Amino acid sequence: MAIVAQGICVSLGGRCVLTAADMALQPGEVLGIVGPNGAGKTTLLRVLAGLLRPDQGSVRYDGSTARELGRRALARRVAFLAQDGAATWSLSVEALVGLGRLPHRPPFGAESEADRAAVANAMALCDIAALAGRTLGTLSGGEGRRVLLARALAVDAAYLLADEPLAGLDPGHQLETLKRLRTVAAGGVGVAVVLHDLSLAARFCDRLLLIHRGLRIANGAPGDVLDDAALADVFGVSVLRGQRDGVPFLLPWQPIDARGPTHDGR
Ligand SMILES: Nc1ncnc2c1ncn2[C@@H]1O[C@H](COP(=O)(O)OP(=O)(O)OP(=O)(O)O)[C@@H](O)[C@H]1O
Repeated sequence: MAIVAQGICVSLGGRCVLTAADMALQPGEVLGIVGPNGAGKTTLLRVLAGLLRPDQGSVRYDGSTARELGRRALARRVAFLAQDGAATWSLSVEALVGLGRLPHRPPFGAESEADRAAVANAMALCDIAALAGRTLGTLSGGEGRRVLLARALAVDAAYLLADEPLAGLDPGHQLETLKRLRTVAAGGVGVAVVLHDLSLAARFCDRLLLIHRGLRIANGAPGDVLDDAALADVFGVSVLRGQRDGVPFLLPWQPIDARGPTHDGR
């Protein structure tokens, strides 16, 4: 059981943006996908979600290809939280979260008890019950992100692919969201999440996949992947490291450019 991608190559606009990428997402784990802007993280996630067909390579979902599964079965198995969810929809929050149940319902079929329970659970988990009657367009950016996460969770999929779910969230809601993803993984879901905050990625992910210029640079335990050399080479930063209650953390500190760290120490 896993999503397994092998030899994925993708060209966009005549440029190769992913080269021979291999990866696997196991049930019950939180896999962090990290890398600089433009590295190919979103492209990889879209391939895994079956939204973008790679030029080369294969993706298997618990052994089956997307074609063998069919679109509806794939949509039930893999939930996708996009980076840029539409914010102008005039549906109520509750109805919008209910869209996550569409792959479970026959065309024009009524909502089942299981649908209602999944929507209620997802709304409770994302702490948005109080927003149920509002529309997405009237919510703050951070509230909207929580609603779209709830829609993805309402799918009750075996795998959740989340592209920058922390974007626009304040620190409290960032931590809450990562704790939610850990709760979801503890229930057996395989969670792949694109993150820019390396400190949070190291703290909350079981494993990290580091991508740079469309290439997989490293894959393993956060402490092994985020070593000083990789952070300097890939992100061009030096970091401060510390520990709290035995848990290591890191803080990006200085950009490193050809001239070395800035001279005034800031
Ligand atoms: N439709 C497209 N046409 C041409 N190039 C594209 C297209 N979509 C993405 N790209 C390019 O592919 C590369 C990878 O993009 P991708 O969105 O996967 O990066 P990312 O790692 O998610 O970046 P970010 O952290 O900035 O969101 C980038 O150089 C981007 O400009």
